[in-house]
Amino acid sequence: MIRIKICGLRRLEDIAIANRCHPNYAGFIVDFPKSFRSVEPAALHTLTDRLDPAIPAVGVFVDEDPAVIEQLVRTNTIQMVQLHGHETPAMIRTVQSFGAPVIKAFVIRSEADLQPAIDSPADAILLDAGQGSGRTFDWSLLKQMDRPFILAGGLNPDNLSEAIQTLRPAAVDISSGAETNQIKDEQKIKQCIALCRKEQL
Ligand SMILES: O=C(O)c1ccccc1NCC(=O)[C@H](O)[C@H](O)COP(=O)(O)O
Repeated sequence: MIRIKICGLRRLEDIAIANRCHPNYAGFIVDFPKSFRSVEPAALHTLTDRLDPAIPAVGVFVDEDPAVIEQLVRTNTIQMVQLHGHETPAMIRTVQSFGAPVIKAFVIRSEADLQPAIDSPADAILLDAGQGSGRTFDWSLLKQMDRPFILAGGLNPDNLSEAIQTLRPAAVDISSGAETNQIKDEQKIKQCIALCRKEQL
């Protein structure tokens, strides 16, 4: 079954959309002011408390202080962690010890970027073009990929079926392609979810 994560939720309206559309995971960019999608750690619970408990909340962090992540995990504000910076295997293991599964994101620019992903101690790996960039990367680099992966980077209703059929990812992660004018778009989210569920028939 191909799973789908909609990332970059930041408004109460986005939570209402997620509760109606039911992606497999809901992602939140935490404490990263360079992104317009960033949510303050102290405010995150006001969003995740309202999320349908059947949808795990994934906190996405960039080189974050582990104590911040630990607090959000231990208070059950988030149920999964995504590390989207330069986190080492040791940092991944530290975060795993907090009790939530860890997804490690890797930016794929060349075949050499695959081995660290394959070797990662993370519970799951995510292959991306950047950080919520809305860009795809060269999918042909994944021909030799022999570990299940979450595909991210520039996915949208127009290229999602092709991506799934070509690469058979375990899951897909979509942010920009599920927005219009930087606001989450319910129709696009519905389309993406329907395409994923159709591809797995
Ligand atoms: O979305 C962001 O602004 C962001 C900022 C910093 C780190 C990660 C970020 N996004 C992570 C994601 O999980 C996105 O869904 C993934 O990069 C794909 O994004 P897009 O290409 O926009 O679909």
